[in-house]
Amino acid sequence: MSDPDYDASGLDAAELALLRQAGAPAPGPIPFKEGHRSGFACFVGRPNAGKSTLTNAIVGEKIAITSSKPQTTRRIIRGIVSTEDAQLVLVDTPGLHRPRTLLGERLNDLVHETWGTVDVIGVCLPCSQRIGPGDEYLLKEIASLPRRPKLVALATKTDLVSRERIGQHLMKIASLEEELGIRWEAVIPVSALTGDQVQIVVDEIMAHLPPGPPLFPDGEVTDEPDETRIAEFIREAALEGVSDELPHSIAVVIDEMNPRADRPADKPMMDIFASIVVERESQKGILIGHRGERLKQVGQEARLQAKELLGMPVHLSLHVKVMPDWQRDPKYLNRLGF
Ligand SMILES: Nc1nc2c(ncn2[C@@H]2O[C@H](COP(=O)(O)OP(=O)(O)OP(=O)(O)O)[C@@H](O)[C@H]2O)c(=O)[nH]1
Repeated sequence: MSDPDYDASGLDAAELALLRQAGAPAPGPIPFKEGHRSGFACFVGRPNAGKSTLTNAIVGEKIAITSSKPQTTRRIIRGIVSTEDAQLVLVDTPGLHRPRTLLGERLNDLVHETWGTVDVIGVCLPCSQRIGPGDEYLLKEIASLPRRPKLVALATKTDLVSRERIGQHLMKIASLEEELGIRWEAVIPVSALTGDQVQIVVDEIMAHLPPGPPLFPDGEVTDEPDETRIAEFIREAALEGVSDELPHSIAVVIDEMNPRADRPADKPMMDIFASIVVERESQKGILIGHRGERLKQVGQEARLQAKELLGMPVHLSLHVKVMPDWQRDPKYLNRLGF
């Protein structure tokens, strides 16, 4: 079936599907320079490899959750980098892991779906850890994709190790080409924390995007709705300093978000009502804390970030709900947007 909005765009069906899903406007009307490139990229790597931090360093705004605990990146979050010559749309995927719940299975499907529709995959291999079976598993999965994107190897967290160690790591990465039958377009050492080589990563990825017009209007940093980002601020604040088994059990839903009525036009205020969803009563107790102190702290942190994002004062009301087994129940997963 033809879609007149997207005719003449030169994009293939998978790219168009991703664009539609992202709610992008028709690519045609945006003016662009001859030789302009555009497309999608994502970062993959073992848990804690530094994917979210690199995404943030590139996009320059806090859009993905970063945390010292593995596997907190669950949603696909996009950041957009536009220059005169190219537009890069970054898609953030959750980590690939052995599925133990329905949520795990859906996330893995999502990962494969995303990998198959991007133009470039940045494979994050932290210098501070040896390349192991987990990394090789991931690369074999990529190598087996029917439509294989271009691959750029990123030796992340260079600030943590010596130059000598970086050298060894780069040699090992290069040797994976032959070992696994893959091809690197480039191998780049980078530190998202200090910003060292981040621009090189952007330039290199952009160089491998296909020719095409900008996919999003200029100046747009992320198309993630404010509600989703605020839910992520809350989730991140709630995850601060909690025990290791909790991250997978927390989800955040924005129940209501409305500008407060009766405020003067020059002094707006946003009322936000949100639920933090956990699986067990015991987890609810941990989150709320002694006399509600912990939840209050979570609320304060998230409120400040929401205020900065929205540019107006925010009243944030948080509730903790217990939904047993929400990760296994399709009804809950649908409600939570997975
Ligand atoms: N020193 C240093 N630490 C980094 C760097 N990049 C990321 N980190 C830290 O490594 C940890 C994991 O980073 P994330 O960006 O959350 O990693 P991720 O790959 O997105 O992790 P998952 O969501 O678990 O898949 C965090 O504590 C970061 O602060 C870096 O360049 N240098």
